[in-house]
Amino acid sequence: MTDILQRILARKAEEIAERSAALPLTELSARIEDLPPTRGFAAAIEDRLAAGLPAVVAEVKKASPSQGVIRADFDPAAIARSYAAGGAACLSVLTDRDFFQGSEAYLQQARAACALPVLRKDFIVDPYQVYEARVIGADCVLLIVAALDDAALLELSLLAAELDLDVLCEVHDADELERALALPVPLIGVNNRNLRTFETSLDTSLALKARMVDDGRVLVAESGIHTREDVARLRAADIHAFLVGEAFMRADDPGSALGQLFAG
Ligand SMILES: O=P(O)(O)OC[C@@H](O)[C@@H](O)c1c[nH]c2ccccc12
Repeated sequence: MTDILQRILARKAEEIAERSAALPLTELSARIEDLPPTRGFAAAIEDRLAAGLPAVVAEVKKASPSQGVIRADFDPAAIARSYAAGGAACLSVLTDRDFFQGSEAYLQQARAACALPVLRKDFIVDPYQVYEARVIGADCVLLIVAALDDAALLELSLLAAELDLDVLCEVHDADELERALALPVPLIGVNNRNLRTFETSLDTSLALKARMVDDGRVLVAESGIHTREDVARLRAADIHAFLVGEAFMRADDPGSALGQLFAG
């Protein structure tokens, strides 16, 4: 049986072919020369942590394959302003169209509405998408270890660095963590949700944190964080960086929900 991750990756390959037919890589990459510097995604997280504060990456997500539409009243600029006021360190914006109803335009609208650095949340498998991320204004890209072999992970990490983009490298188990730690990337995202089954457990972050104690990299706990008890469990394991989407997207005011979830 083909799982959802395989279906997404098959569609990504088609999407990249379509896009590079419409705008060849040489033309896309030429647009990078005139761009201003990025906003420093990893630095924003590290600054919060150094100040003893939680570092919250607040996600702008309209829909997901497991939930369908999460937020009907979806205004990326308003959500971004609310997140900035609520104390987010960074934003994450879904740009995948076919499975998450995201778009590059949403990333641009969110970023223009605030001063926070922004992660392009998508399934990146090709250099074309890294150039594209830089051109649309992203400050960081997601690289999902389960979607890439080691050579591709290294190639895309180095390209991101060359383009002044940070990398959040996403893992879900101990083998993937080991592969991620071999890369020159500052941020390790532990996805508590299994991308193949959608099963979600904070135990994933707790187990992998225990394997990272002697490593200088920052663990960002991703997915399935809904309550103050969830946050307390992660904090008790010395995890202080978090990526949260649904819990904020279902709240009337996403920024106040952020403030409440991380108060104290
Ligand atoms: O909405 P949640 O459960 O708070 O999760 C946010 C984020 O972690 C999730 O959207 C995510 C994590 N890794 C991904 C990879 C692709 C798409 C989406 C994701």
